[in-house]
Amino acid sequence: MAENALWALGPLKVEADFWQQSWQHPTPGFQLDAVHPLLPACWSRVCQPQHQQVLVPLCGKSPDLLWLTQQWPVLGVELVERPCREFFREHGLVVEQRRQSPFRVHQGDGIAILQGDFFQLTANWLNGPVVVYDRAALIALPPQMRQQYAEHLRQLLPAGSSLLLISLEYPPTEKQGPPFAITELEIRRLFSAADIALLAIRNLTGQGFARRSFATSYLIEKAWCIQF
Ligand SMILES: C[S@@+](CC[C@H](N)C(=O)[O-])C[C@H]1O[C@@H](n2cnc3c(N)ncnc32)[C@H](O)[C@@H]1O
Repeated sequence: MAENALWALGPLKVEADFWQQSWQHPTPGFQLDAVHPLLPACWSRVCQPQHQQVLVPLCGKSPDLLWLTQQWPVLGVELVERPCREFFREHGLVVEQRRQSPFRVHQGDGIAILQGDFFQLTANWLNGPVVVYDRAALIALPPQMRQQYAEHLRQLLPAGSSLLLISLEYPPTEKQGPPFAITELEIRRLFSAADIALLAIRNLTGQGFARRSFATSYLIEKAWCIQF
């Protein structure tokens, strides 16, 4: 079944199947070859002295994880087993695994990836205020789940936490998600209780998104600092 047709069946029911299917390929279309340029460019404006840990929801096996481990202890959350295992193998990192319900924990030097559902993550996994890094997490979710994701972050995060969010904009009439186009208005509605600042804009028009090429009339990434 085509990606878009599968997604149209209903997000909650098919989400796990959809992502398992995406990871049938060792390098799905959203996978970056190198660290996202907006991460090192914006990091110092989001990370503050009170932050002791980086939380990466829907982390996949992104190369950003490795860059982040050089800054702070990283806690990633990923639904599918394959990227959890491959992240450590591909970077030659020693890994230990254990079960800590409701997750399988893949633990290596400076990083733990919790294999399971991000929506089951509870605050006891966090060491005080954290920086959350979101590249291709919010934009991977359909509208109803974006609301659920923002609400989960709001309930989970200790005060003083910050989110570095990389959003994507394109004309929604020209392409179906995922990745979904998200406007500034939606970001401000989702995180209405937080302080929100636009940090950077990256024009990807004509260049595509990671390994995928989109024939949209514009394609723009934006980096946001969202303080809880
Ligand atoms: C578009 S990918 C982005 C991965 C990564 N952030 C990156 O930049 O490469 C979204 C990832 O979220 C994972 N995912 C989807 N739903 C999830 C959930 N409820 N809990 C944890 N991970 C989830 C998928 O398996 C997939 O690896």
